[in-house]
Amino acid sequence: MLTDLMGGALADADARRLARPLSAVETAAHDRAPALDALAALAPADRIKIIAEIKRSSPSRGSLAEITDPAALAVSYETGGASAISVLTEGRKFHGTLDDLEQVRAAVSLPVLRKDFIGTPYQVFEARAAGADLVLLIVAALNQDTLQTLQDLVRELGMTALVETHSADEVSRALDIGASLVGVNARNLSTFELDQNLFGTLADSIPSGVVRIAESAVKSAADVAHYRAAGADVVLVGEALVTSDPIRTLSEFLAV
Ligand SMILES: O=C(O)c1ccccc1NCC(=O)[C@H](O)[C@H](O)COP(=O)(O)O
Repeated sequence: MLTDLMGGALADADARRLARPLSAVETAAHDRAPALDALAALAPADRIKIIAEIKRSSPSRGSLAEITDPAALAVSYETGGASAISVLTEGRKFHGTLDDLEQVRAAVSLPVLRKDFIGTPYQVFEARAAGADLVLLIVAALNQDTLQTLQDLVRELGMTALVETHSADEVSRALDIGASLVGVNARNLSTFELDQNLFGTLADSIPSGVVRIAESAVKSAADVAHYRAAGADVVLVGEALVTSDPIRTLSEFLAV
């Protein structure tokens, strides 16, 4: 359930804060080289773009791939033509860490997304301190005031928020906070059900000028073509890449 995932992520962030207080993380965030321009990297183009995800495990699918060297996988993604890298940093169910993100940041020159259950400024500062250029904000998990506060902080730190939605109301809430990247996740994060047609039903409500990202349930080039035909500028892909030869799979997906 999304509430459990968010609760666990917030508890883990609180535990980290005991060892590394907010002031130290803020300083580290401000000391980082400026964030890369993710908006430019993901801007609409005459071809589909891909955010390639580092994903070891998931609540819906269990263990997917060992991934002992996330940096090497990220380099494969960059070689294969990905436009950005998503790193799942949640530990309990996805078995990711912020250290994974730091390793990826050091290995590639693409924008890097911190994909996690983010609900506090501390986690946003942590993301920047680890070198993230993008931060995931899940509309379903946040009230509107918190969503706006986190979006403002992400911007102040020079990063870009990928604002994730799963309904027309959530798209509207994402646009209300000025999101420039709106994701539609085919996966219901509470039931884990997948609806590949959801993106198509919501895409028209995302205005041009806002990057449209279709997330989850991409297993084949035909799935990429399906999302592209429905108006996706970008697809975010996890499982299909970590369970295959990523360079070959990216090449097939990018040929759409
Ligand atoms: O993947 C899950 O099971 C999951 C469950 C609950 C919350 C989030 C979850 N995944 C995060 C993602 O949104 C996906 O990792 C991402 O969109 C890639 O999906 P896929 O290509 O289907 O692995």
